[in-house]
Amino acid sequence: MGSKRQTAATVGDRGPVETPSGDTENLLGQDDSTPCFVYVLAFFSALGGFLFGYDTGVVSGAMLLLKKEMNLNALWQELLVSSTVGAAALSALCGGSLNGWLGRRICILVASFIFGVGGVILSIAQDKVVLLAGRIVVGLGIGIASMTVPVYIAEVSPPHLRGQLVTINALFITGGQFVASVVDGVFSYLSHSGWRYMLGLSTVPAVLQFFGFVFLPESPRWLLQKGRSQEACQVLSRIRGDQNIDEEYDTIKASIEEEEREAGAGGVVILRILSHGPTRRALVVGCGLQMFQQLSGINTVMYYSATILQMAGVRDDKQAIWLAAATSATNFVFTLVGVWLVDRVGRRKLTLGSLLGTGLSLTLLAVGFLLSAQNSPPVTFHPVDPHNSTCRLYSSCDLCMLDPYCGFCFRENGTTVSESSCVPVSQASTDHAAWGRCFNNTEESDGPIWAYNYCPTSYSWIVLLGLILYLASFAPGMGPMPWTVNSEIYPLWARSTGNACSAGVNWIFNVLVSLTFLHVAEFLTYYGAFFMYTGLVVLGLLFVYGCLPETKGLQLEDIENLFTGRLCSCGGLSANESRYVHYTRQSSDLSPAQYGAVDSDSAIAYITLR
Ligand SMILES: O[C@H]1[C@H](O)[C@@H](O)[C@H](O)[C@@H](O)[C@H]1O
Repeated sequence: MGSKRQTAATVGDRGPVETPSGDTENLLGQDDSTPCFVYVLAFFSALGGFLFGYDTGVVSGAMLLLKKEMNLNALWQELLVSSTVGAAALSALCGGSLNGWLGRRICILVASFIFGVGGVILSIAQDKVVLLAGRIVVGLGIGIASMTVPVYIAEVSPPHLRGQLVTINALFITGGQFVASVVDGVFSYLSHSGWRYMLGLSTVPAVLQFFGFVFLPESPRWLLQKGRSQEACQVLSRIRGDQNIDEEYDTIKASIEEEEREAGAGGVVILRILSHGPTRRALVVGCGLQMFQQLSGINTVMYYSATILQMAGVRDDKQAIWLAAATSATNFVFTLVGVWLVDRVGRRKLTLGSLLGTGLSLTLLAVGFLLSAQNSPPVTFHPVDPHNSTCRLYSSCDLCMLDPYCGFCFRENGTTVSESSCVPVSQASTDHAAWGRCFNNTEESDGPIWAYNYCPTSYSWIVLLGLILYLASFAPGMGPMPWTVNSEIYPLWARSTGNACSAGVNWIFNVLVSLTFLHVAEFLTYYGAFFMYTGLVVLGLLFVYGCLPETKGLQLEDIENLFTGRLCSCGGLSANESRYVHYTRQSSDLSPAQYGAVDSDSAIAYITLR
């Protein structure tokens, strides 16, 4: 046993104390100062989040160059983007058993190794098939990292900092997306092979993480679960520095023993999760949060930001790339706000506030698109179409742009649109028309303008405002909280599998939303699509209001108590009640036999008595 492991202090007489800010004071009388080592652990683990963000973000800029250099058609472009997300969904789902079997540290090492290999394959790829293989390999890394990193950070963090440290992983995700957009901007000037640098640069953080983790420890909770108590104690001592680790060590050990007693320690984990009330409820909450995160349309908004900016009058490709970097910078900066708020206001309030803001800004986006559509410039003439395409049937830009085969060709004089036509897009590239005035993409200022996928409008400022408000509301709450909450709500035996399922749900809905967006917009129009997202956010708001308990400041081992009641009735213990159960467990007031029998009702009765 480590030298800092002493006899447990009697804490039952103190009870839980909330500071005015709502923070829980350490009941063993330890101060909440944290040794730097836990920050080092969080940093190296969160590099997994950075790679997740970088590899999902970099592809849009790389695609602009790749499609020209490798002559990629729309199908191949789609394949290269969604293969990564699809592979991530698969490996996140499989990552659960890997995590329980090999441990968090090995899984992070495996993920960084895979990221590195993927980066190398991508940077040396000679044809599109190798590129596809590289993108799939990278996706496998992303899936494992996305479910392991938050769990690892949560398990090594002290309760008072856990929210902040896990949320740093989400900050690194958006940071990775931001860096990717800057790298895209820089290398877009290198039209030949610029994509090799864009895609290959991810090897740098991957190698850094790999070598960092060779020296970093395994999660003490996983070690204890595997019966390696000596190592667990050493690791906990190392992570906690000078602090007394007795209470934490005993709590983890007791909770593992209790879990084993309860679960009979056997059977397929997912079936055990589903047949045990509290874990089943936790799984519904975890997967629901991840589903609603994606249904809020974040990736559509990010992806669509370039088009929104084009509507606002940004016509130059390079300028659009840089403004897209500004979009991801906004996402990143507001995630910082989330890191600051999570342990102050708590997960529940942060998520609810974020959803409310997200819903309102989606409404604003939808209204902006609606006004643009209602005032859409008319088609003023129909040139003779050699192939009699559908494009000549449309009477306004709005109708024309919703057809993926057509684009709007016009002249602009100040804010006035003239000489406008709806003509087929070239099959080789969406950058110009198939024929006619907009066939040659001239840079002349008075030349005709080719608008594919957007319409000139004077209401673009509403859409732009909606975009900024959306990111400012989504990024602090709905972006990071699903990851943070999922890393906390499952008991140790269910943690890997629970996180695997919820991360899998996140990736599956990510693919679904991004692949269906253009079709949804075709059927419902853009404003219809954004009104639909608003509706989904309202459902998410009701779900979170009814089902998400507050986990701020609690020991991981006590969070299961919050799910003892019926789902969506907030019937489990409250955070304070749960803390009471925790401290009565530590005190001599209850014998171990009695403590084993503590359930929601008796805990509440006990609390009332006290
Ligand atoms: O939490 C992250 C983050 O919000 C990203 O910006 C988004 O692209 C991901 O899909 C999401 O899981």
